[in-house]
Amino acid sequence: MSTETKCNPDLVRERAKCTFDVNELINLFYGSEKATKERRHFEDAVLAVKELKDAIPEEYLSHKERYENGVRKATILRDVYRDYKAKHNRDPPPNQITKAVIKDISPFLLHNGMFVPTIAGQGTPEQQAEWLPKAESMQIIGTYAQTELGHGSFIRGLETIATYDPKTEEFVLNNPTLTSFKWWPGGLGSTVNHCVVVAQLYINGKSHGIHPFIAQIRDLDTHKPLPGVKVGEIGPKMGFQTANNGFLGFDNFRIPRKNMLMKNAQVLKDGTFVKGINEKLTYGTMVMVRVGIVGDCSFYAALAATIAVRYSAVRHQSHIKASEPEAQILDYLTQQHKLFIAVASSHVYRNAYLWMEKMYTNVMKELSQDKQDNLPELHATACCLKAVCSRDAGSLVEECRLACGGHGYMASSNLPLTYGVTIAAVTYEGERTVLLLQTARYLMKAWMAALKGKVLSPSVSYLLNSLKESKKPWQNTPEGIVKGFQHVSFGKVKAAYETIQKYMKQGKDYEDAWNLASVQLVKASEAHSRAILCEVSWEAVCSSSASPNLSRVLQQLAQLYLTYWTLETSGDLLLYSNITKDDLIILRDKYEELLVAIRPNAVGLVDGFDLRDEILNSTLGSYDGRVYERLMEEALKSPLNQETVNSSFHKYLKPMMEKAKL
Ligand SMILES: CC/C=C\C/C=C\C/C=C\C/C=C\C=C\C(=O)SCCNC(=O)CCNC(=O)[C@H](O)C(C)(C)COP(=O)(O)OP(=O)(O)OC[C@H]1O[C@@H](n2cnc3c(N)ncnc32)[C@H](O)[C@@H]1OP(=O)(O)O
Ligand SMILES: Cc1cc2nc3c(=O)[nH]c(=O)nc-3n(C[C@H](O)[C@H](O)[C@H](O)COP(=O)(O)OP(=O)(O)OC[C@H]3O[C@@H](n4cnc5c(N)ncnc54)[C@H](O)[C@@H]3O)c2cc1C
Repeated sequence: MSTETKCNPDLVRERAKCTFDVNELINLFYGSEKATKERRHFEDAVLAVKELKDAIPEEYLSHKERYENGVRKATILRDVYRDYKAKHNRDPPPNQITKAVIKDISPFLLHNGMFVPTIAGQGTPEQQAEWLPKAESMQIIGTYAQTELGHGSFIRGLETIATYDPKTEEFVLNNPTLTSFKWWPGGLGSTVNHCVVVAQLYINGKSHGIHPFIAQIRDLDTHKPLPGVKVGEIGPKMGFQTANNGFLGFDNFRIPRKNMLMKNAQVLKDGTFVKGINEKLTYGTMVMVRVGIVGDCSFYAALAATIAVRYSAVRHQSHIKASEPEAQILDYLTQQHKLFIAVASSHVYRNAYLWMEKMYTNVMKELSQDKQDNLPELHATACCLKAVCSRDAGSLVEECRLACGGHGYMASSNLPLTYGVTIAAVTYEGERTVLLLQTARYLMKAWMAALKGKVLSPSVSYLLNSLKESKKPWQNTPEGIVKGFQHVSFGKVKAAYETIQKYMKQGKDYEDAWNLASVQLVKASEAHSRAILCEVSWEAVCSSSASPNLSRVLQQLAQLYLTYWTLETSGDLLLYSNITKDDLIILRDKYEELLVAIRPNAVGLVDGFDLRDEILNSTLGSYDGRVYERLMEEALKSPLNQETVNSSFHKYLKPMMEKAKL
């Protein structure tokens, strides 16, 4: 029997309506037909491992059991990766199959995502040779321990101390206060035996700023914390339950001199400090991960959209016309308004990620040739895109959850967990406001340079154009809208700058003036991000190699994104661009037309994300649309349904009822 025959008939009909080739979309989204094949092949290999299947849903496990199950599966998954590499002589292709296995967050995320990259990015060739083979083969397991109880954003304020002792050629690590304890690092709780510790370096009583050190914190055989190490887990959170976030404090804990990662700055044997060419290079891993998070946002938006769109095609409720049968909820324009922006945004983030990845690769290449000119632009762009995409993606996932009504509140829909995990990215790897203010610093500098008629970096060069084009009439085209967002950014950057100047003229110093203007500065950064997202995604769609049928639909999605945000931020556009009320009315109508045009392809579009049922892990979103059957099947797995009468009846309910009779 084919998959189609087992499918819910609504989904079969939806798929028949699709006007483009879904496989073409899949191949375009993931890069090529070959990439799709390789990814699917690897996913098959992972899913074929029986031990990776859970006996019961994770929600029924205790906090401890959930973690232990997570570690168990992470180690098996690691073997599959190793075997693939041994067989194919290369790493597995990019994939999201970890989601199908771990469901929440792997206790190895920080090992792979930050520990290994920090050694690779911050270590000298000798240090890389010492630790990378052990870390990559999992002989040692590590994390990235930067944040403390007292400080996360302001990393110059970290209190963990590494004092150099030239007599023994060691660093002595100490956490002198409660607030200096490391707090949050993933895997630290009970998983890792090593970590990169970010600490304040002191030599002969003099501070030399923060630097990364490698510390072994647990015995490799017994896994017991080494003497001088206090380590544990921080407890349940909104999500990340299996990430095993932990705390850590050192008491006169000694590590050899060679354990300071010294690619940038060095401490010589006699205690001489050799400054790096740019102390901000120490923050390099965070930049890399911020770029990756933009890609993650695409995935989470796709996952939530797939679940909600398929569910909305299967779910019937009320009537659009009294004379017709109950409508698929996907036919309500309000539902399309809630969901299609998630589909469109996933494509926008994907294109923005690919664009950022190129910028990152170029800057890394330049840095390897000691050229740093483009580092500030990379940092500023990664900060604002990470900040805006993560917040938007969190809101989109929540909107998809709400769009599934009561069933979206079920853990088995996988939307609550997905929200908990997506929204965490607003905070980790740089809190949203803090990162937007970093971009604002860059924008203020760019604005001052623009005023002096200097050449600007590509990502802000529109500020110069906007300066020249402020009188041009609005154009209701995608290109016109992109320009409109650039005008808004231009207007907000200018206004924030002038606000700072105003406060300074009133006698405030720059720092106070900055703080007083900071709401505007954040908004300027958001507008800058939106301008980038609109421009990059529209250009990607226009230059894509898609067939005419697919290209038409991708253009509709990109236009939907542009129009949605035009209408959402119409006040800004009225203030800072030449858009008129009449233009907005035309765009409102255009937006409704786009929803209607996209509607027949909605299921095809989410099928085009090619997320397997195991990755979706949702009663509402499976390919076959057996929503109600799955909801019931999952409910029956509840431990409360494994007995006809629960003991609480005899212990509490019956006595209560009997007392009530007296
Ligand atoms: C490939 C990966 C793919 C997917 C993801 C995979 C894995 C995910 C892994 C993990 C996710 C789960 C867990 C998360 C882990 C973490 O959260 S780790 C901890 C992260 N912590 C932060 O992000 C802290 C945020 N704070 C900062 O980054 C900085 O301190 C700051 C707020 C940016 C700056 O603070 P401060 O006020 O102290 O600034 P200064 O030190 O004075 O510096 C300002 C000047 O420096 C420039 N600058 C700052 N940062 C950078 C940088 N990274 N690169 C280049 N330049 C930088 C800044 O522009 C200023 O320049 P100026 O204007 O010219 O003076
Ligand atoms: C799920 C998760 C996983 C994490 N994993 C790790 C990890 O593996 N390793 C690690 O080292 N860390 C990790 N972290 C920590 C994370 O990086 C920090 O929480 C994050 O950088 C924010 O710092 P904070 O908690 O100190 O927030 P705070 O800076 O205290 O933010 C609180 C509020 O203060 C505001 N604020 C702070 N500074 C300013 C400012 N200068 N201007 C204006 N407003 C400001 C913020 O905008 C925010 O509203 C993780 C966090 C989470 C949630």
